[in-house]
Amino acid sequence: MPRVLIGVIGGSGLYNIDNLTPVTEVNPETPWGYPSSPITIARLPSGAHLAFLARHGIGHIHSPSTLPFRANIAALKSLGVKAIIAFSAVGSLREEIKPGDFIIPSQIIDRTKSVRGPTTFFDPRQVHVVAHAQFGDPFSVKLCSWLKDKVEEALTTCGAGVTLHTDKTVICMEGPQFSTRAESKMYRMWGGDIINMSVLPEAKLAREAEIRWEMSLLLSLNLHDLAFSPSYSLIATATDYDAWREAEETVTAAEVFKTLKKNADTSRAVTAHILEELNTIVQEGSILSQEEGCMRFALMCDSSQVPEEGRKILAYILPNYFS
Ligand SMILES: CSC[C@H]1O[C@H](OP(=O)(O)O)[C@H](O)[C@@H]1O
Ligand SMILES: Nc1ncnc2[nH]cnc12
Repeated sequence: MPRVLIGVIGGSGLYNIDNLTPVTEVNPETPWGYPSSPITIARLPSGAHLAFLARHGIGHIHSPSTLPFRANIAALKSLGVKAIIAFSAVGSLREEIKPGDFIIPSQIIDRTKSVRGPTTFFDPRQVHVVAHAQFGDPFSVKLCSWLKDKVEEALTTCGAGVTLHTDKTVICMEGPQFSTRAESKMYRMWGGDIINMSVLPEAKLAREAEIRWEMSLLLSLNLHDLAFSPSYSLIATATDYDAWREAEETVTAAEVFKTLKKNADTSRAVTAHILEELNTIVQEGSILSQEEGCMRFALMCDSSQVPEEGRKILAYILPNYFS
């Protein structure tokens, strides 16, 4: 198995990265079951490898409310992935964010409705560990900041007419139905800029699993003072204007499909453009190295008190604390 540092999660429309060279497929069974689909290990021109996972499975078989989110993140972590770039098709809640545009959000508002099953690796019914992960900055601040320039550069090269928007807020709603006009307008008043159904609990689980840069600063530092930002970032691609525009029809799946293919083609080109360099900096762990152990201070209980069964399960994603 080649060394894999970068994971790419493809959203609606992005079910493969066939512009890169596939090397093998893996389908790890995790303590939370199997991922949405087998994971493709692909080779970049430099020889570096990445892992690609289709969030909804091949053929879009998983709905956003029943995705195996925990298995997806755990499977990527088990392959050695330290940074995840997740793609998502989103509705736009702002006039200036046009279908076809790319967005790197920095905040999330959770409108999922607790119907998704456990949204944590610390499910009290499975492991007897209480943990409260820091989530004020739900995406990796450093990774997003690096991505801004790189995605912009990639879009100039390959995405004629596509604008990149940054520092936006994504509303994550419960599907499978789209929003009403009243909800869509309310999300705008709340400060929402884009809307999807699948960034949560994915982003929360990536945080709990400490998907993060190679670490160089260790325990000699005062970890409490450091700003933790594990490395999960979303590249959202707009497909529609949701339901807030008075004079327009509200969003339909057919409208979303119209832009999906073009957005997926551009996403593949962006991936190919940015991942070579991303792999290098993650490997070096130099300029962007971050502080180790964001979950260390999230754990409320003494890990030595955790029953053997729970330790075994959590060691799958957090071997530093539980093996
Ligand atoms: C196909 S429209 C709704 C669907 O599209 C988005 O999926 P993804 O985030 O995986 O690209 C949205 O979140 C919904 O799941
Ligand atoms: N309008 C919308 N609402 C929720 N998820 C979406 N994904 C794409 N468009 C969407």
